[in-house]
Amino acid sequence: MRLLVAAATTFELDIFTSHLRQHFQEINENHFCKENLEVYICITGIGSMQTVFSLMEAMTIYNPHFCLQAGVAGSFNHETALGSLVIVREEMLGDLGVDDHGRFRDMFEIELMNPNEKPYVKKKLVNMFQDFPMRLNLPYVTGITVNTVSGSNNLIGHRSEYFDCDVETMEGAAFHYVCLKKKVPFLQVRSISNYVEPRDRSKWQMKLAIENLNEWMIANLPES
Ligand SMILES: O=C(O)c1cccc(C(=O)CC[C@H]2O[C@@H](n3cnc4c(=O)[nH]cnc43)[C@H](O)[C@@H]2O)c1
Repeated sequence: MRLLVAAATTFELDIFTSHLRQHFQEINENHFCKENLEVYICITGIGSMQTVFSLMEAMTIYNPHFCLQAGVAGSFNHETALGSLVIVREEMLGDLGVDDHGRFRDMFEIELMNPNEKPYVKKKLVNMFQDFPMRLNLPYVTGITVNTVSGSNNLIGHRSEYFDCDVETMEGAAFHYVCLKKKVPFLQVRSISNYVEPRDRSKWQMKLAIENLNEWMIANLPES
């Protein structure tokens, strides 16, 4: 199996990459091999634009059977523990729209996009693949992807209500879009590093989130 692992930053995959270096044959710094399993690391950069470009390039070179996006995320729900992991099953673009006299309206609401035009289903980019090579032992959530992280109570309340979403990232929808368009099975796994709240980095649990994410990835690597 050819597995493509995408993350926004190298930092998010450090432990996993060290594991590959120790236990796999290193073909080059982004390509590891063990028996019938080939793992390719794709560091996309932060944000949708860079994610689409990097993924398209990596997919063209490696032609993966399966893509995993791994990273950290903010949670709207304060009952979700920091450092816990989720599978983002559905994605929406959280800031693609118009500001209509102070009211955000997305492209579907103003009828510039069709909510069911492939790969969208009822406005969402939904992961509907069934045969995953990894155990899906995590809760499923709905994500929004933004260019500007939500950082004021008004915007947080508005986005959470408008999209009825659980988590926020800066790349998830781009990943879903590319994989759906290319018809490559995929999974987006996120570890909650922070709550979506007015910015206060001292409350973040980035180290814990990354450790838990990498531990899960190592434990759930496909056999072949
Ligand atoms: O310094 C900040 O205010 C700040 C805000 C959000 C994210 C960062 C990062 O350094 C990580 C960027 C990375 O993490 C994902 N992420 C994590 N939490 C959130 C969030 O609350 N909203 C959106 N994205 C988040 C994101 O996918 C980026 O790849 C710093």
